[in-house]
Amino acid sequence: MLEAILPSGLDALGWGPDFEDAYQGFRAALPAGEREQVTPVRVVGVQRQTFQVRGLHGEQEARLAGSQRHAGALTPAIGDWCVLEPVPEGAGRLLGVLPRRTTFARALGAAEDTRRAQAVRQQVIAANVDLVLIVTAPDADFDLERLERYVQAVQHSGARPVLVLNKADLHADTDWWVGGLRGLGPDLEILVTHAEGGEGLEGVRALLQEGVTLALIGSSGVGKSTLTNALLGRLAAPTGEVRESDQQGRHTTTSRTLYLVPGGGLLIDNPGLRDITVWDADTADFGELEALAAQCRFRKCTHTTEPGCAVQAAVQAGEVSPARLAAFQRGNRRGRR
Ligand SMILES: Nc1nc2c(ncn2[C@@H]2O[C@H](COP(=O)(O)OP(=O)(O)OP(=O)(O)O)[C@@H](O)[C@H]2O)c(=O)[nH]1
Ligand SMILES: [Zn+2]
Repeated sequence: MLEAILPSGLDALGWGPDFEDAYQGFRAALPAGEREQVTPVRVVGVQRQTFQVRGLHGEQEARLAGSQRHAGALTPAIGDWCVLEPVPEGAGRLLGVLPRRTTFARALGAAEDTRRAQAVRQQVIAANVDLVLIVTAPDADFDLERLERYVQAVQHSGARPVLVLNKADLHADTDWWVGGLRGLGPDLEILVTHAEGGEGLEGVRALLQEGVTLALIGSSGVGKSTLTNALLGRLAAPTGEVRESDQQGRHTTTSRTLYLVPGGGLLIDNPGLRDITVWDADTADFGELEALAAQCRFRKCTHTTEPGCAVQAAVQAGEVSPARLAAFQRGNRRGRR
């Protein structure tokens, strides 16, 4: 029997009709015995070999099923929805990752040219983030160019960016800074907060409806931890820290955790997401444009005025938006640096 009604317990974790459809499709393809066992879970913590997952039956540990350990299988990231096969008195088995709504990824290894870009391996930092607070402060951190890159990167991920001017208490009048932020886009929501004093947080809470997943980005010292702690109602730094090696093999301490926010919504607090310098959305996911570029007449086509340019043809045909092409070209220029 399929459950016709979405269980509200999953809705609070960010479940929705898109995941339900994908899940039912996945389930239908399983052997009958397994089909009755599986349940959807969300990844709330990632360690080296194990995942902390949460579903209708609370939180538990899980591992990738053997069938998922081949190259090409998706590796679950924080925020992912997975199909779990429970194991009595042990870590559950993750049978698959449901298609992502949004993706924050960083490329592992630089692309030498666009042709090879398809081969660039990606590391997904967070999945299914709905809303990203881009936090800045009216002090030396304030840099509209950098904020614009954040906005573009967030939009590229599929999530909605919201600008937050924190430390509003530093100036009697913040109009000048808010005016600057307004220039970043007419549709961008702007919130003004004084996180340390607990002021302006109701604007953030209003965005955090049931099931909405939030993340915060912005440079060091703007007040992301203070905001996070205020939202989560805690004083200390995040728990659930794990030691792991970074790309250079050094040991680093990171915590990757998805929290339920009291009052509604979810919050991903992930050091990898916080720091834009380690991820570059422009190289993350231009699969369809890279495939087109491979069909251009000239190998070094810049997709501007060359004859036989498959990318421009797709733009003319309305299949690719000029904004997306512009983002693709920014990424290419950076890649060729
Ligand atoms: N004046 C003022 N200071 C604040 C406010 N919010 C945070 N701070 C202070 O700013 C400093 C940095 O705050 P954090 O919350 O650690 O900043 P962060 O963005 O998390 O920094 P990283 O952890 O390095 O990424 C701390 O000393 C906070 O007490 C605010 O609204 N007003
Ligand atoms: Zn071209």
